[in-house]
Amino acid sequence: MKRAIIIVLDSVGIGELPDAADFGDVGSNTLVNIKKARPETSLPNMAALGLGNIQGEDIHLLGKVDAPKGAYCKLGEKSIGKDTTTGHWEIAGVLTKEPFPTFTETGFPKEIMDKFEEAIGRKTLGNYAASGTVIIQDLGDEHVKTGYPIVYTSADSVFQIAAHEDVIPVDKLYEICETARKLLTGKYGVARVIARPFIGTSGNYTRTKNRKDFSLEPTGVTILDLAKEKGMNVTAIGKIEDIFEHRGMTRTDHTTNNNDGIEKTILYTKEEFEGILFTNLVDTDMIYGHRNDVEGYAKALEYFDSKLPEIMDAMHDDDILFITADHGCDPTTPSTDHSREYTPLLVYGKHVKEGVDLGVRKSFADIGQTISDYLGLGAHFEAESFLKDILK
Ligand SMILES: O=P(O)(O)O[C@H]1O[C@H](CO)[C@@H](O)[C@H]1O
Ligand SMILES: [Mn+2]
Ligand SMILES: [Mn+2]
Repeated sequence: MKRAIIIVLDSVGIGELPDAADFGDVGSNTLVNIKKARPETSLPNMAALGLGNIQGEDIHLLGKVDAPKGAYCKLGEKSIGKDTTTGHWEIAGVLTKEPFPTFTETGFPKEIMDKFEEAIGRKTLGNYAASGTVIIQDLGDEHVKTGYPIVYTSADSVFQIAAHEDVIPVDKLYEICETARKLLTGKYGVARVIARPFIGTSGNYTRTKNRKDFSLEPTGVTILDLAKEKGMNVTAIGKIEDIFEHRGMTRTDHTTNNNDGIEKTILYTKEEFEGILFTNLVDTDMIYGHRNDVEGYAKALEYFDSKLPEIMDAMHDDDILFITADHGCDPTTPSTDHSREYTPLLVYGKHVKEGVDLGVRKSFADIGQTISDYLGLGAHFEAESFLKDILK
């Protein structure tokens, strides 16, 4: 039974895209700069598949091998954007040509904030671009005193709402986010509204695992939709279900950290089914990339790498594994936001030819088109399948 297993290592970019200057990201190279900043970083299992053989300056530092066990390449992002939603949708075949609106410099206009405050029956605090861990320290006391939720954004297309769990219970916060989601359409149609609950006391506020994302539905048909329509199993692990607004999946498992996400990937891979297993491993982005934590980022990569043989061992004969990313988030640059980067792709399976260099590709959607062709989903994305190049 044919199956595609996609693992997105969130934010693991591999070098600036030609238009990186338009995004303020010249010089970003998440993987290579981590390796340079922390030379002991060792990813032998990804290197064995061909990670260090990917074309590009200094990529060989990641460990070039003589006989890669996988097919490999780097992929450009054809969509205009560098956020999680845009990246994942493109992997699944949907391009975003009209970028999601951002409110980084200005915050959200009064017009929309007035409507939002009226709808939720409370005023709000903040409404500027900030780091989530910083803004809850800065505005947490006032929030606890007034009960007004904290609204903030970033360089991403996000409307984030932070609230103390004792002040606004998590379910109520989710309801507030639903209200925001309904209002934020058209020119205010941000990619995601995100609930950011926290706990603790003054000076010591910390976020909980009850974060929840409220996305938009994909603007086109994805490989997930097509596989589900064909009666196949589509298992989504981690925040995949949020990113696709729950569309095109038959089973979801909302793991909230990499360890759990990896264990569940192994567990479901061992099962017998036809279709797609789609995992997002978020820690590299959420915990380390956005916090410019090079050490943490490198260790999270090393941990994934150490578990990769188990994932590969769990695979069945007709499985093809795709390890890739959705954008960059270089922790060595001053920016704590995403970066406009190529993403790496490693392809592995019993039917996959070893050592095929798939070059430098134009779109993440080449993955979606290849999976469509492999599973017979009949998609015609704006992309180029590399199935014939990799099949033995
Ligand atoms: O600073 P925190 O709250 O972690 O937010 C980060 O996480 C958001 C969504 O992944 C990004 O847009 C960035 O703003
Ligand atoms: Mn992401
Ligand atoms: Mn992010």
